[in-house]
Amino acid sequence: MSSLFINEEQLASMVEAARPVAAQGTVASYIPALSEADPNHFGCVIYNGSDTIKAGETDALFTLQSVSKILSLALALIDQGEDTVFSKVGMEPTGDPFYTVQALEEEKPSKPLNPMINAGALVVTSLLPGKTESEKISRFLTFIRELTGNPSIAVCEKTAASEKEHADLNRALCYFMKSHDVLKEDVEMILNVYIKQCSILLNCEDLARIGSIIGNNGVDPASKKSIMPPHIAKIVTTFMITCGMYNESGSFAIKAGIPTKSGVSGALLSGLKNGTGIGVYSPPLDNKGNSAAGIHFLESLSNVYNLSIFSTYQEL
Ligand SMILES: NC(=O)CC[C@H](N)C(=O)O
Repeated sequence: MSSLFINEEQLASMVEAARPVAAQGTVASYIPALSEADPNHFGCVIYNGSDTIKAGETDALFTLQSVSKILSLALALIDQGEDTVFSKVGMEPTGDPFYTVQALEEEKPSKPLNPMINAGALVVTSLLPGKTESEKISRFLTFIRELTGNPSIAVCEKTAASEKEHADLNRALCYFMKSHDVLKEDVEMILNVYIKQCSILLNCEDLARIGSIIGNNGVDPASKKSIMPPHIAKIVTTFMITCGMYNESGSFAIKAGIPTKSGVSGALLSGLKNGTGIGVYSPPLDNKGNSAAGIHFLESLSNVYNLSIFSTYQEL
């Protein structure tokens, strides 16, 4: 018998119930390669180290996009420590969209509000281990391969090239921060690493595996190997709750209460505190840039199976 809170048949019916909500969303097109995603794809994998259940189009591959922000944060914290990382990026949520420029001007001295908005994530990328672009991205890829247990994880060069051609806003954020000494490195180098970290290709099972480690205090529930220290898993989980869904994080915390990070590809990575990871993929996005059907699905799942970390009567 499965040790998960839900079986495959129940999961399939929840996926089918959420599927029509995708029609309310729009596939991202500001990075042209993302617009090639099939809007009808909806996949979900749930994994806890011993059992895996799947529903929908779980073979679909997609890019990490902003889901990478929690993972670059974890690696930067492992490499540089909390004091260095949080001297350059704040811990406060924002009601502004992820691409906001305005907040950088308001903070004195200038410092991005948190590592989940693009400005903050770009600073975190500059703190990744390695000096050159190839060192940084290869250290990051090694980390993702460890987290997923999937040695074939790689960058989708086509998506990276497509984002590179439309990266002027992120470039502007970098130059603004460079002029305020928040960012010291070469802007094009940091931008290239950031774009490549966002363009890492994976599937729902990979997301669920990462979620299980984050939810299990940084320990791989299958191998029992520690991949990130518990205090870093805790920081990452906290940011997933407070900032993981951009300026929709508050309502998602109330409605689902599941630590989750989204990306504009339509990816959602969740980690439950008992070491269960959930990977969801559905490309059409709502007006905040989160997967429309994915959000609906996680909210329903949380309500039916009582998964909110804020619930006072949690029984998993
Ligand atoms: N919210 C996202 O997923 C944004 C990621 C994307 N690569 C960007 O910087 O615009």
